[in-house]
Amino acid sequence: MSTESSTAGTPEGTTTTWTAAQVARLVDHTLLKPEATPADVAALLADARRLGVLAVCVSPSFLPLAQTAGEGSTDGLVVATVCGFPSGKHASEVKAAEAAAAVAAGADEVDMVIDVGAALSGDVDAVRADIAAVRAAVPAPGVLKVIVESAALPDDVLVAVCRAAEEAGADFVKTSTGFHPTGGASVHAVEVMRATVGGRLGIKASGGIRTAEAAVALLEAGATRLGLSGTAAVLDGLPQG
Ligand SMILES: O=C[C@H](O)COP(=O)(O)O
Repeated sequence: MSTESSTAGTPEGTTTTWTAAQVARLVDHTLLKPEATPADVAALLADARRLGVLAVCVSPSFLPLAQTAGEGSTDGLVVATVCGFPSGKHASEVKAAEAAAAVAAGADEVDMVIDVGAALSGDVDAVRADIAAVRAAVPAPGVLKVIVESAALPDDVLVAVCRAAEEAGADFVKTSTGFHPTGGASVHAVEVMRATVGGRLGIKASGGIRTAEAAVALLEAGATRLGLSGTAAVLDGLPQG
């Protein structure tokens, strides 16, 4: 990734200069565990403001967040939620209805999960149509991110679903739900995604990112957004400022 905040790849050396504040502005601070409570959401929002992140990502049942955590609780924060999460096996019309409800309840961004099995069986048309159905429910300026569960996909399928996401009008492709047994984000997957749609779509790395080193590696590989449930630990490992 070419960015002012990194000097990696320069003739002078390979030192990265990402600061905690710079990385925070690329973070969706995330709480998607099934056992989350409204008190956990209130704590997430307080942490988000303290850490200076861009966005929070919560389960759709917590929307509208003003009802869950109080008026003003999202001031200065982008609100993201998920759709068809985490399996992606919901019917397209159910995903679209869920996304429309999320937007009506104040979501600025919707992270939908594709049907991984459809992708693996080569039915890219079904994947594209599924994404397009949700896109129609999340009109601009709403932001649609497409979770492809990259660890479950061979490279050729990952490329095909990234292309399908672009053709269906998505704003981002996103590596992982964080709930799939094959694992989360990898540098390799982000590199493949960048090579396929980078510069036109955003690339969100998420799932299993626990350290500053892992986060920086993914940013250097081309991620333009990070989904983190362990945000404080990641930011604590970076130079402050
Ligand atoms: O979409 C974001 C992920 O669910 C976050 O995954 P994580 O809990 O492994 O950081």
